[in-house]
Amino acid sequence: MSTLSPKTPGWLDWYRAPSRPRFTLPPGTVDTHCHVFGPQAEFPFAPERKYTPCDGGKEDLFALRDHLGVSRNVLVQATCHGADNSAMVDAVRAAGGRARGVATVRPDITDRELRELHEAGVRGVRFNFLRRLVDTSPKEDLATIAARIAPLGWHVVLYFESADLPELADFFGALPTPLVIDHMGRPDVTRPVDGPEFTGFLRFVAGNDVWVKVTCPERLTVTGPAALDGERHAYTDVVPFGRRVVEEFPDRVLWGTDWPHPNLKSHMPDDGLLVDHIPHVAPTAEQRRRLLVDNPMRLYWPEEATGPARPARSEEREEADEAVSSAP
Ligand SMILES: O=C(O)c1cc(C(=O)O)oc(=O)c1
Repeated sequence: MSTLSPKTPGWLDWYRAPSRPRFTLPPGTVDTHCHVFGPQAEFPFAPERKYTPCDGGKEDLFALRDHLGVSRNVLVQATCHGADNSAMVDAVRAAGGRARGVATVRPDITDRELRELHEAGVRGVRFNFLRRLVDTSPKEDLATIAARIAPLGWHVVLYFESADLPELADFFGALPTPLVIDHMGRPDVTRPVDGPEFTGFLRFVAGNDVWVKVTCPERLTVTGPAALDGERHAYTDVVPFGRRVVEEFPDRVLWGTDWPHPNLKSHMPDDGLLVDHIPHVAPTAEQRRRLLVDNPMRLYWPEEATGPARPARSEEREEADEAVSSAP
């Protein structure tokens, strides 16, 4: 019997008794960013991982989904499982059509393995550029992977630090698939929302085939307050960034919980209060319908999507460019 690895010191477990959200999610809401961790005894973590989490298996995820009033999930491969997608795929299969997956693959993956992932419900791959999470991200390998998955109609999910976007933007822009950016590109929320850094990010989104996850205020916040102890106006320092993205790209934004919240050491949010954060970044019912239902359905379940068709790229780009250039 193999011995289980202990958690990384300082690791905070996910919140065991989330409050019931006061904000009622619209029917059909998709949580487009969540993970499963193990359970380790069944799905060992990857030897090359940078952290060892607590367990956060599919039953716990499905219980949270039902508690919050979420309809579907998109399970994003967590780095602690490396390129072994078996825990994620097992959870997607167990969800019986109510989940999709985003995998991590190596360039030598076979066509057959890709087809199996597709059949299981995988619709994208994740490229990770955070040095605290992965050793290397060789661009040649990533370009090879992107070329392999493009014919399947998949997209590439990108996780990077905002400071690295200028160096990475040309590479991203040349990828042959739609792109989905994790956690709003990790803005430094102590800088102005109208400053050069976030404006550069918005321009990148405007000029490319990009979707943005308006996720992880708990990770981006500096001054809070945290989504704990009944706080329904949490993370006010992150709100202007989320709101800006929702306003400028209403049909290209996605929401998610990020459960079980890897690598949080300052505090662990109450997931019910994270749901109550949504109306602060998407104040109108129309914005929320797109963010929570129409957009994720178009990206992950296009065969079922009923929302309004997406405008032609050129039309949308012009509108977005105008919006960004007219920013104060
Ligand atoms: O910021 C993080 O630490 C983090 C890590 C992972 C992962 O390890 O996959 O995923 C995320 O979405 C965020």
